Amino acid sequence: MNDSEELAPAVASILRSAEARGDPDGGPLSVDARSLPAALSRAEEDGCVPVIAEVKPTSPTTDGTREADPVELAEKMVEGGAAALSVLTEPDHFEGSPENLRRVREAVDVPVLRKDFLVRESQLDTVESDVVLLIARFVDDLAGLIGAAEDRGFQPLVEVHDAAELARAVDAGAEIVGVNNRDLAKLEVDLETFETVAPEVPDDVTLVAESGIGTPDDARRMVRAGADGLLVGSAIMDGDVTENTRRLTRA
Ligand SMILES: O=C(O)c1ccccc1NCC(=O)[C@H](O)[C@H](O)COP(=O)(O)O
Repeated sequence: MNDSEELAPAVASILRSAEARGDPDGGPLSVDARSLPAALSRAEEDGCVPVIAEVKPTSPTTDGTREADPVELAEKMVEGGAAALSVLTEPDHFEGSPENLRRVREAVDVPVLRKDFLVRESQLDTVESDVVLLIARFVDDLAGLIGAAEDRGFQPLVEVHDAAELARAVDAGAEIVGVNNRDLAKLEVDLETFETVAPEVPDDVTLVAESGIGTPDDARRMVRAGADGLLVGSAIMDGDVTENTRRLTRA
């Protein structure tokens, strides 16, 4: 969607890079996906907070870069009890890569989300994952892209930030919705965003709280507000990855 004037400069730049990125050769992919809703439910049944831990080398709001091998990080996250993983594939602002995702997915058994800023169908064919992020704000034909992702076997996680975007996502057929606590216009994080939007989400939708979750208190707060899963990057990447993950999964 062409609203770059309402976006933080870093986000507008991310979007320009996404639009300029070349299309993959070949495709369409056909993916045999591991179920994200089932993995989140299993974690809950086991008495854990269902955490989707994110391999996020850097970001526009992070100082420095975590140079560690993504597979080592991913294995530590699983050791800490992560129900699923998220891997950044955006190269220019997050130092992610499709190769990181391919290697991580090969190394672990849990579902893996491709975290990127996809703006057109052909970009789905870059790399296999179990889940793909589609950001409602950046996609004009949301129903079309959800359908294209599902046709390939991906589970689309549709990201929203407010009630209007949620309504668009649900109308477009989203079955997994993420409410991003990070405002892409200001890059500020506010956990109240999730608490405001969550009551509007239909019961049959798998609901993920995204961004800004740093402490066990934050994790409990998001679960109390209705989250079926928590997407956590920075708070896990900063320091001892296994311990950081464990602290949240045992919150
Ligand atoms: O994380 C950023 O700085 C960022 C900046 C601009 C657009 C998106 C950004 N993050 C993407 C994400 O959605 C997060 O990586 C993910 O939700 C985890 O957030 P956090 O736990 O706060 O690292």
